Amino acid sequence: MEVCAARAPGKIILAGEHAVVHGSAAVAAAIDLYTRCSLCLMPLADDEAAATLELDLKDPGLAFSWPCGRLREVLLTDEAAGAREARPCSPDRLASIARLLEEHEIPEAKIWLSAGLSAFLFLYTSILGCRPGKVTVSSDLPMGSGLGSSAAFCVSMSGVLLTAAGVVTAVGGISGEGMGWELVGKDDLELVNRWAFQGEKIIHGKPSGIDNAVSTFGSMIKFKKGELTNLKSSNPVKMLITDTRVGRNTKALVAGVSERASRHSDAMASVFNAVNSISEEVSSIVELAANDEIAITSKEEKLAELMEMNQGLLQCMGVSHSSIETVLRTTLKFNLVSKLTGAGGGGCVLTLIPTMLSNLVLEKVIAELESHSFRCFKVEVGGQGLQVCQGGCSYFNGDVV
Ligand SMILES: Nc1ncnc2c1ncn2[C@@H]1O[C@H](COP(=O)(O)OP(=O)(O)O)[C@@H](O)[C@H]1O
Ligand SMILES: C[C@@](O)(CCOP(=O)(O)O)CC(=O)O
Ligand SMILES: [Mg+2]
Repeated sequence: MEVCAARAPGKIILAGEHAVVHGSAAVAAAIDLYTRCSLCLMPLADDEAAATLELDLKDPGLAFSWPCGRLREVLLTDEAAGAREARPCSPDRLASIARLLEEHEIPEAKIWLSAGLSAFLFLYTSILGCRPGKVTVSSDLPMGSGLGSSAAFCVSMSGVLLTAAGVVTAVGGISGEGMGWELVGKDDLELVNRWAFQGEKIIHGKPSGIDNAVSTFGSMIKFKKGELTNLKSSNPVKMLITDTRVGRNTKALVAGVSERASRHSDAMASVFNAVNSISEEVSSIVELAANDEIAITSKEEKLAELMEMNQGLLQCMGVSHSSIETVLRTTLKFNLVSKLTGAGGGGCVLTLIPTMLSNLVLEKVIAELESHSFRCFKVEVGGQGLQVCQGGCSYFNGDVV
């Protein structure tokens, strides 16, 4: 029995969501909330008929199992066609995967999981073929809330599968972490990112690629048309995240913005252009601050103003929501600026926390937000991306410990 694991972080988008799908720049950063995937690869069984692929999703509390023979029969594939090159999922293959999912009873209330399950079956069978194994997934991230759970799912899944395939290797431990998590080299990260993007396409329809990129590479990045720039920041910005707990689906919101863009192409092109300028300004402020060329309070004032402008433009795109407006009004009472993060339509909101804000006031803000049944997270911004645990990781009851 061969065990390996991977973990990948969620993200916040400081500026540029949605517009980034249409070619504008955006700025995003990894956060210290992770999705973990472990894989226990079973030896090729003597009893062929008994061989299964199992998936245990801890967060929705659902487990799935497919006989390997059935996978081979429906997907018309056995061996993986080569993990070293990421391939898109063809419409025929997606239709075959949908047939495999129909054979499972997914509760109606959790039907939104189908997209994640399709991405899983595509990534597993493309990278490892129809080999028997057990994959377990657990996450700190709320699902469908704008913190990039879909990308963290695809990155950690691609990471663990490519590690098991022997294509990705760990390069060394992380100091101060006793869990056996190791970093991955740049070329291997590039490959994981390309596979994860193919998974995100199944979940999002038309992703920009920013979420999988920041989850893979970590840190704070500027992203434009697939090009990634690492932003060096000596004083990471402090953000409070509020989850409105209003569920929504990124694929539908992205499609809604595209439809508005096709109805009002000139007006929306100007909106996307304005967002591009905001993201460019946000990224240069972050970098100037890293070189100490700007006082911290001036940096925070500028960022706050740009966040406020970006929120206004997201309203123009039609992706705000009454719950988001409640967070904006609540934090404004404390002179704090907020904007939605991710696809909007509910989900999470970012509030910039100035360095000078006392803990007492911050606790009051949180208490007032939580009185609306929202949930607040204090997160570290700009940390590591994908990490893997290759052999030597302890495996207990489906969890890597
Ligand atoms: N831990 C997980 N277990 C199972 N599916 C997941 C997990 N994390 C994400 N997903 C998949 O990703 C979808 C949410 O993606 P999305 O709508 O893009 O929201 P976000 O990426 O902001 O969380 C879920 O509906 C599910 O299909
Ligand atoms: C709206 C978008 O810019 C970000 C979506 O992020 P999330 O899935 O809501 O975490 C879409 C994308 O860039 O692919
Ligand atoms: Mg997503």
